[in-house]
Amino acid sequence: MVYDTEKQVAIKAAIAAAKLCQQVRQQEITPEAIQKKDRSPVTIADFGAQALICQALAAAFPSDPVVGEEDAATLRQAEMSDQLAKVTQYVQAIEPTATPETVVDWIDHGNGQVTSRYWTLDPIDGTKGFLRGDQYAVALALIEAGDIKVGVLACPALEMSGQQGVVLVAVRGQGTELLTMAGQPVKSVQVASPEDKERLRFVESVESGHGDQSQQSAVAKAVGITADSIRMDSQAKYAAVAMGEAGLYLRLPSPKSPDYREKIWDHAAGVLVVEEAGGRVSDMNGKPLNFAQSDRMQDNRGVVVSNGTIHDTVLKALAASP
Ligand SMILES: Nc1ncnc2c1ncn2[C@@H]1O[C@H](COP(=O)(O)O)[C@@H](O)[C@H]1OP(=O)(O)O
Ligand SMILES: [Mg+2]
Ligand SMILES: [Mg+2]
Ligand SMILES: [Mg+2]
Repeated sequence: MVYDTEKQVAIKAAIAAAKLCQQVRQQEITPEAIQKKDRSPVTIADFGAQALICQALAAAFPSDPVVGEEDAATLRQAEMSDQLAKVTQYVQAIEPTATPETVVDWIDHGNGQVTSRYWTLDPIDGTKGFLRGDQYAVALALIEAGDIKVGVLACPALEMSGQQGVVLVAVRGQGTELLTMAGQPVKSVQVASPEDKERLRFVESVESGHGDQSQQSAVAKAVGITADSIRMDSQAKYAAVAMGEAGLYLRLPSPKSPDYREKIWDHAAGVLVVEEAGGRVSDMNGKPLNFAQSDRMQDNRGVVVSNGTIHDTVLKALAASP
């Protein structure tokens, strides 16, 4: 099968990173939130997860750039040596060759640029959810010529379809598969059918500043979804749509940050997992999300994720909404 090596390497790396995140959540009473320049939080688990995945990708595909969310500039500072030692300890539990020096180099392997073939990585998507004890995801995708070819979304805290921890894997043209946290295949997954009214619920962020909750609920109502939204952190929302547990995920630009542009690593894995499960993803104007340009999707506004059948109705409702 095409992309089989990429798929296997990505699954193994994402699961290893997800396990590191689980270990940090179990062993640290409250994982310390380190503040980044943009004032968003990062933790030793984000750094450890990025180190593990970048190490695996560099070993298997040395010429592929990785466009990851994190970098090691802060961790390289002398006053951060305790945190770096902790990151190294968690990484060593999975990758015994790790030292503080290799760990920062592995993390910075994720400073690559968007090119004709690259990986994009969010080592923890939903760090705020991770810190709160809620949902988070490890999200990894391979993009070629702007097209997402492989996507792995590991959601260690998600309980769905009888699984404690959900790993979804998609390869373009090959469908979306559900795996256990141990990497065992369970089944292929499909989005909800339009007749399945009970499952046509909608999902949105927990963080009110990451969307426009009043417009989101107005649009959901306009397309006949009357139940309250399910609020969930991270790309676990894409997993809910791909598995048919929700029919719609709306992420409309927040009035508090109208100039925010979505980042590729916050969507790439989720998009493929939903599309290969039969769903559809676009921005709020119906344009496809652009993964060919840079780490930010400059020309896209908002994100609409659906089971496919309701997509055009949602876009019409959006075009008509003030
Ligand atoms: N104003 C914003 N609008 C939309 N998404 C945002 C905004 N600010 C941060 N984010 C991103 O939302 C993601 C989490 O989304 P969710 O609420 O669905 O869990 C994070 O990756 C976060 O990026 P960052 O990590 O750079 O802060
Ligand atoms: Mg993210
Ligand atoms: Mg992140
Ligand atoms: Mg972040």
